Amino acid sequence: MQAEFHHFHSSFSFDLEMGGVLPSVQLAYETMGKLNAQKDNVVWICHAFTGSHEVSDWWQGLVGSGKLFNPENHFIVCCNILGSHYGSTGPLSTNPLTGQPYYHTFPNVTIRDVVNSFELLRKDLGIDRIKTCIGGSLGGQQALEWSIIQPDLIENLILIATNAVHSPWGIAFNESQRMSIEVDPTWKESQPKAGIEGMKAARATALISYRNYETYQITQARQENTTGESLRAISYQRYQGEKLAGRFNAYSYYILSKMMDSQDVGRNRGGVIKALKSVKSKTLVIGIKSDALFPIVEQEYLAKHIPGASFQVIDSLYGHDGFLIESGLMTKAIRLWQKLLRLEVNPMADFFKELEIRHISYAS
Ligand SMILES: CC(=O)SCCNC(=O)CCNC(=O)[C@H](O)C(C)(C)COP(=O)(O)OP(=O)(O)OC[C@H]1O[C@@H](n2cnc3c(N)ncnc32)[C@H](O)[C@@H]1OP(=O)(O)O
Ligand SMILES: N[C@@H](CCO)C(=O)O
Repeated sequence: MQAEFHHFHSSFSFDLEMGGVLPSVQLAYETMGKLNAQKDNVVWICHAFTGSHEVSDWWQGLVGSGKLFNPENHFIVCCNILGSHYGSTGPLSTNPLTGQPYYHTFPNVTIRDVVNSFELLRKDLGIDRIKTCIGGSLGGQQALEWSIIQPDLIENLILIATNAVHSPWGIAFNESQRMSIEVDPTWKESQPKAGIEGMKAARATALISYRNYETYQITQARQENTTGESLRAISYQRYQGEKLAGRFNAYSYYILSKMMDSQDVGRNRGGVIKALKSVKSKTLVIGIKSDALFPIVEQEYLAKHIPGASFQVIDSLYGHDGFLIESGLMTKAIRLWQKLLRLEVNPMADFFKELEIRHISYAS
C-alpha cells in the first residue's frame, strides 16, 4: 500500500510556550492505510531529531505490508515537526508577516508546542482516539508529552530510548553542537546554507553520542600499518557531516536541539513524578543497553513511574541509534508486550522493587 503525502495549513496564529508566535502553521505529514469506520485503528508515529514524516522510508522494518504497523489494518500517521527541514513550518519557511524566510528569527519551539501542533492535525483528520502512539528519542519525548497533555487520547504508548527530562549530559552534548554552529563565520548570515560547515562538525560530535566505543571498535576498526588521514574513524566522521549537510539545514539543527533540551514533563505540573503518574495509556518502555545518550536508567525511571508500564531492554551494537536500526528486536519486544497485555500479566512489579535504590539516586 502506497504512502500518501499531505500538507495541513492553519492560518490562525500559533502561540508558543516560550513566548513566540507563529503567524500561521503548515504541517507536512504522511499517511498509510485508511481510518476505519470505528476510527479505532490509528497508529501515530513521532519522528526524531533529523528524521522526517516519511516513516514508510526510515522505519521500513516496522512499517509496511506484513510489518508490525501494517497499512492493511492500521491508519498510520507521521507528521514532520515544527522547526524541521521537511515541509512543516521551519526556519527556511517564509514568514507571512515579512514575506522573508524566518532564518534566525524563527522562535524557540518546545516539545509541548510540537504536541499542540499535532493536536491541530489530529482534529482536522477526525481522529478522536489513537490506538498506538510510538516514538524514539525526540519522538518518544513527543509521544510521552502527548499522553500527559491528553490523558484519554492514546490507548497504547510505546516509548523507545527516550526520557521524561532531558539530562544535563544530553544538554551538554547539544550545547557543544550549537557552539560548533556558532563559530562557523557564515552562521551570522541570512541564507539557507548559513552555518552549514559548523553543522557538519555538530553532526560528527552527535554521532559519538548516538553510537559508542564498541560501535566504533567494530565498524571503524584501525587497519594495520595505517595512520593519518587514512584512519577509518576520521573519514567516517567527516562523511557523516557531509551526508547530513546534503539533507538538512543548520537553523533547524539548532532549533531542534533546543527543543530536545526543553523536555521536562514536570514543568509547571508539580514535578516529573506527578506528571508521569497522570499517564493513563497502557505503556511499553524500551531501552537500549548500549545507549550512551539516553541511558537505560532514564527508561527504567519512566517505566517505574508510569502506572502499570512494562519495560524491556534490547541489545544493539548501535547504541542510541539502535531505535532506528533494530527493527527485528523492537518488533519482538512490542509483540511480547501485546501478548502480555492480552493475558493481563505485568511482570514488572518485582523488577522495580529490585531497582528501587538506583531510581532513588537518579531522581534525587
Ligand atoms: C531524506 C532522509 O533521509 S530523512 C529520513 C531518514 N533519516 C532519519 O530518519 C534520520 C535518522 N537516520 C539516521 O540517523 C541514520 O540514517 C541511521 C542511524 C538510520 C543510519 O545511519 P547511517 O549513516 O546510514 O549508517 P552508518 O553509520 O552505518 O554509516 C553508513 C554510511 O557511512 C559510510 N561509511 C562507513 N564507514 C566509513 C568510513 N570509514 N569513511 C567514510 N564513510 C564511511 C558508508 O559508506 C555509508 O554511506 P551511505 O550512507 O552513503 O551508504
Ligand atoms: N540519528 C538520529 C538521532 C537522534 O535521535 C537522528 O538523526 O535523528
